[in-house]
This record gives sequence, C-alpha cells and structure tokens, in this order.
Amino acid sequence: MPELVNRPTGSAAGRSPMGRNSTSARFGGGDSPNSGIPRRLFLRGVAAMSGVAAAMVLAEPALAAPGEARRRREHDPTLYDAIVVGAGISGLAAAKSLVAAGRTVKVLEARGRAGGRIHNHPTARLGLTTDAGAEFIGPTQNRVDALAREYGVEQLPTYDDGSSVFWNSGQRRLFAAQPGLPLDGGVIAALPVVAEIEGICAGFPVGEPWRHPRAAEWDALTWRQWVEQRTSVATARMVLDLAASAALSVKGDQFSALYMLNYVASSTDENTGGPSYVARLLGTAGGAQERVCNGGAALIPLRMAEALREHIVFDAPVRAIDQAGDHAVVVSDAGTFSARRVVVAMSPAISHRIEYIPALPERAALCAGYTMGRIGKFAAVYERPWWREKGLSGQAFGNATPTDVTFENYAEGNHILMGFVSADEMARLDGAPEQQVVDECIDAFAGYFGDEAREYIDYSLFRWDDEEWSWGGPVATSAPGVLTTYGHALRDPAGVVHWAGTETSDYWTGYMDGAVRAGERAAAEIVAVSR
Ligand SMILES: Cc1cc2nc3c(=O)[nH]c(=O)nc-3n(C[C@H](O)[C@H](O)[C@H](O)COP(=O)(O)OP(=O)(O)OC[C@H]3O[C@@H](n4cnc5c(N)ncnc54)[C@H](O)[C@@H]3O)c2cc1C
Repeated sequence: MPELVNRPTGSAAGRSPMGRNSTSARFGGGDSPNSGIPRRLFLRGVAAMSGVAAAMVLAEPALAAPGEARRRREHDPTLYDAIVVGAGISGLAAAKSLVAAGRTVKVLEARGRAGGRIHNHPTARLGLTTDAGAEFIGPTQNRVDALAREYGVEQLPTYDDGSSVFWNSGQRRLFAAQPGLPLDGGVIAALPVVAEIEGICAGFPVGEPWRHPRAAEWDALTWRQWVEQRTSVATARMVLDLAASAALSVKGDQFSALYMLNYVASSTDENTGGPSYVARLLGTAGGAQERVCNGGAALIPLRMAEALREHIVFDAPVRAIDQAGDHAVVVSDAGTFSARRVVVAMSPAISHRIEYIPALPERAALCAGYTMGRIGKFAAVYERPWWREKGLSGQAFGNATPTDVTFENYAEGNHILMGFVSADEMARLDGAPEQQVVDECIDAFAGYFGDEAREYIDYSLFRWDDEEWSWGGPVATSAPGVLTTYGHALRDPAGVVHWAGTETSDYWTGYMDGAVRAGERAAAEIVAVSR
C-alpha cells in the first residue's frame, strides 16, 4: 500500500510538493547541466526526483537505477500545443478532443495507469474484476455514456428488484427497491425539505453557484446547518445528512450548503432540468446508479488511453508549471516539457500540490478550501445470490457502520455485495489492518441482509484515502465561504493554464460525466484561443 504522505490532515511540511529549499542549497551555484531548461526549473526538476522530501532528494542519486537520473533530467525540446496533467477520464477527454482538433498534445500522468478515480481492482483470492472507484452511469450522463458506446463498453442494469434495507440506529426496515424511498414517518418529514431543494434547483445557475441571489446566505452555512434550519425531526435530519454524505463521503457539517445545492442542481444535462433532481441523483432505475459497466467502468479510460498511448507519459508526477512568457514549462519526474497551453485535469484539492510560477493566489485560496471526501469500497463475493433468494435487492442505506450504503454488484457473472465505507468511518479505518475492515464490513452486511453474508468466498477492498494521487474521493467539496469568495477561480484560466477535472464541471460535477464534460470544455477553450 502506498505510504500516506500527503493527506490534507498532515503537517504543512508533509504537504509540500517538494523540498525545494534544501534542494536549492544542495545544487546552489554553478550552471544547470541541461542548457535547454531555465536554471530555476532545472533545480525544481531535480527536486522533483523523489517527490517526497528534500532529505530523500539528497539521497536519490545514490539510489537511482542506472539511467534513471538521466531520464528524469530529460528535456523534451518540442513545444506542444497543449500538455494535459492527469490521465483521469477528464484529462483523457481533454487530450482526445485536442488531438481530434489537430493539436499536438502530451499527457503527463503521475501513476503507472490511466483512469484516476475509475479503477478496476482484482479481488484478493480469485482476481475477479471489481470497480474500486466509479462504476454507475445513469440518465442524462450523456457524455460518459457516449464514450462507453464509442469504446464498446456494455452497460448492464443495476439489480433493483425486491426489498431494500433502511437502517436507523439499530432498527432495520424493509422498503420496496422501486421507487426506493422508505416511507418511515421521519423520512416523510424530510419531504418538504426535498421539495424546497427541487424548487431551488429549477433555475439554479448550475456551475456558477456564486451567482445565485441567495449565494452568500447559503455559503455561510454548512449543509447540516441549512437542514437544521428546516426540520427538527431527527430522522429527517439523518436522512438528509446521509443523502449528502452518501453522495460526497463527507459529513454534512464539513461542506457548504451552497456547494450541496449546486451539486444537486447539476445532476442533469442542458436539456432535461427538473423536477426530480434528488431522485435522479440518488436513485437506481432512472437515477445515477442505474447501470454498471460489464468488465468495469475503468474499461472506458483504459481504452481511451490505449487510443492515445503515443501521447501519454506514465509515472510522470508534475511538480511545477512555470509560465514563462507566452508558454509554460512543465516539470515532472519524467522530464521537462513545454507547451503553449496546459490543462490541469484533477481535483482542486490536489491540484495545488503542483507549484505554479508565478504563484496563483486566488486559485491557491480556492484549492485550500476544497477537501476530498474519505471513501473506500468493499466487495464480498458469494457462490450464489442468497439475498435475491430472500427477496432482497442487496441495497441498503442508513446509519450503520462502517458501510452506510450497499448495492449488488456485477463482476464476470459472480455474485457480489458492495458497500461504501464513507467519511468518518473511512477515516477511522484508513490505517486499520485489512482483515479488521473486512470483518467489520461483513458484520454490517450480516445486519442488513442476514448471516449468510459471513459465507463470502472472496473480497476486494480499496481505500482511496491512502492513494497518493487521489487523497480520497469520490469528489472534493468546498467549505463555507469558499465558492462566494473564490468560485470564479475554479474554471477561469490562469494565463495559459486551464482547469479540468470533474469538480470544475457545470453538469454532473463529481461524476464521470462531469469529468468528461470538464475535459472537453477545457479543450474547447484551448482550441478557441489557438485557431
Ligand atoms: C469510490 C468511488 C466511487 C465513485 N462512484 C462513481 C460512480 O458510480 N459514478 C460516477 O460517475 N462517478 C463516481 N465516482 C467519481 C468519479 O470517479 C470521478 O468523478 C471521476 O473519475 C473524476 O475524474 P477526473 O479525471 O476529474 O479526476 P481523477 O480521476 O482524479 O484524475 C486525476 C488524474 O490526475 C493524476 N494526477 C494527480 N496529481 C498529478 C500530478 N501532480 N501530476 C500528474 N498527474 C497527477 C491522478 O493520478 C489521476 O489519474 C466515484 C469515485 C470514487 C472514488
């Protein structure tokens, strides 16, 4: 498992993208041996060698494999039309559009794989494919749907028959998976609030929440405070908190109400609108969880990356972007590249681990106000779908721990229950022994569906918080006050640097579809200024 060196809760030193002070001292004086690169960037390129700390940088030359140090100092002399930083589905969508528009493109990806938060992860024993990250696609998610079709990725309906489980503080209630709402008294008390949200979403300035007439009022509140102003019923509050945290993997007291209202309003496309934003966001049939991909959603970015393979450099974490005159010099561990335009295609919560020269104070302030959700996915494999035999859908939600939302999953014809480990529970279990997490998740499944859950034959566990190049998931949320103060810096280009990543999307922000839209929008910005 990768070492967790850069979690937002870590020390300031731990979050530094490179130990440049010590490195500058080490290499101070004398000329850069690579005459093609400005000296300050050469220093940063060397600093980028380890990517963790100056002390390690100093030790690096002795540790490097033969040829490795030389490779890392490489300077690609080409002036590209665009460099895309990040080969998640957003960066890939940007690169695809730019290549299609005839632009020269390089994609620099930190990991040794494409897909970012979309990842096929094998089960522990049998090596079955499971979706460790994004998996569901639903109506109005037209851009990712189009890519799935283009790359021949079959979509299958999420199993949605029988009864689902609503868990409220130890009490288990069954309700019909369709339409999917437990009509418990407390839940009914939440419906007027849901109706108010629906009203707000109609006509909402999607993607630009700071333009809403009540933006200042709502951005001053957390989601939980906003809900508490509207209902005093404990179950209604719990359900509305859970609705948010199930989608975002952050508790309702940790993000702005304005952020959440924009997130709900964005769960559509340009042509569809409301009503039913909330149902579309949270629902299975007719909602964002409607379909899964045969073979895993990661087939989409993997096939995109295969088509773009000559353009992608893997194991190339970008450490610095220097806007020198009318172009940018991008320093990565795999070398230094130059381009007329750059697309940074990742969450704002991690995009400011890159050093920008000159500094971008507004964008830095925006990014400091964004935090990744904390999330993991657990999947248990069974010999037969025993929950179906009991008339259960395999879906559960409520306030049980550690998995608060479950679904039946599909993988190569096997029978799988999948549970999200979210927010504070994931934080508690980030560093726990794997078997402890497995046992706790199985206990939760047994509570939801029955003791047959204990007879699993295989499992998969993936903890996104421990991923150095994600810092969590599924999406970054903004704290109160951030969007109304710095929201414009989310998408406004900074010189020749453009911003993509799902968090910068208008529609379906936080989803694969939003990521594709954001990448295509950033590419269109570049094409528009470089005809
Ligand atoms: C557990 C989980 C479940 C989810 N479920 C769904 C779902 O069912 N449906 C859905 O639509 N969405 C879902 N999502 C959200 C979805 O995965 C994201 O919205 C989408 O994948 C974001 O894509 P992106 O390209 O914007 O960002 P990312 O996928 O994060 O891509 C960013 C890329 O940049 C790279 N990178 C980071 N830093 C650097 C650097 N310094 N230099 C170079 N490269 C760098 C990363 O390695 C990564 O490849 C889920 C996410 C998670 C984690």
